[in-house]
Amino acid sequence: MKIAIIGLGHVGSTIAYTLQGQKEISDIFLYDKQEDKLQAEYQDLRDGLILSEYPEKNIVLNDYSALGSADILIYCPGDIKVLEHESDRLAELRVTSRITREIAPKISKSGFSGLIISITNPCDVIAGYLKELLNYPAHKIIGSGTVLDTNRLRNALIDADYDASKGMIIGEHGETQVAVIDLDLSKSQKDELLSKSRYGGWSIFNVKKYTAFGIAPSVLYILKSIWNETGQPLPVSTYDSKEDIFYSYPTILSREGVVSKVDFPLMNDLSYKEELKKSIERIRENKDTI
Ligand SMILES: NC(=O)c1ccc[n+]([C@@H]2O[C@H](COP(=O)([O-])OP(=O)(O)OC[C@H]3O[C@@H](n4cnc5c(N)ncnc54)[C@H](O)[C@@H]3O)[C@@H](O)[C@H]2O)c1
Repeated sequence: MKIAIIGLGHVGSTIAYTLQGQKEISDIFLYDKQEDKLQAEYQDLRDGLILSEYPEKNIVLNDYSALGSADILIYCPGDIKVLEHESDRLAELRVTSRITREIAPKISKSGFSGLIISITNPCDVIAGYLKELLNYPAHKIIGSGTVLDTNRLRNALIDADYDASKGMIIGEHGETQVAVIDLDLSKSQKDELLSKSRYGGWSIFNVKKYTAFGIAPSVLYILKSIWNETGQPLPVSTYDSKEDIFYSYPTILSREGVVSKVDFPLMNDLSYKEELKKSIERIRENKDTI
């Protein structure tokens, strides 16, 4: 499998570190506008790769002509420092939408036609913006969405001595995310669990000024689901043609991309339906600011 990563910041470099030892990966194409940083990350990666069970990897730096042959592009450029001054996701959108306008023509020109796993925030909006700018088939774009938020919810469930498998986050990777919890809990108990996933990222960010260790294995998890075609539904952000928007919902993936969104009985609950609708509207409002 040939993997490309655009944006070798905290997230991209941690993803490269997480993926480089994988047996199935033969080639890794890395891209960043900061040449010296890219070179340094490459050297640091190689210094560990030599001890891996599968050290023979073809690693290519900043060569967009190589991108055309990649199977999967992991999209994570940005400028996380923006959030040190403004905690508003729209401030980040102003920067990441500009970066995406810069990078999209390079992706198009490379002839890349594989799957895109999009991470850059606001995740749902940027996944949709990539579709638009690249004029790309929607089923080939997968936002990492609420996989990470679901991990956070599941940790909260474990901490409260509940069954972790009973919860999932859907909707926006952001403030309006919806916690679907299949346990007999009161609204305030559910809200407390939801707040752990909704604000979990911020509590890490406020101290570290970035997050990376949660998203990198989440990307590996998505990648494995694609490559091994596990058929297990993951809460990734994918396109809904009726809504004309990307948002997270349990989705089955394959090497061709999105196979189908999967309905589940709890979604018949009107309150979840209503919350999801609000979440979709928020993504749309954010999208409309571009
Ligand atoms: N979806 C999620 O669950 C999730 C989790 C964590 C972080 N994120 C997001 O991921 C993004 C990256 O976060 P980070 O901490 O790595 O940021 P960062 O600022 O550390 O790194 C971003 C990198 O992108 C590079 N870059 C910027 N413009 C570029 C361009 N035109 N071409 C190539 N490279 C370019 C920068 O040089 C930098 O190295 C942010 O939007 C962040 O909010 C998403």
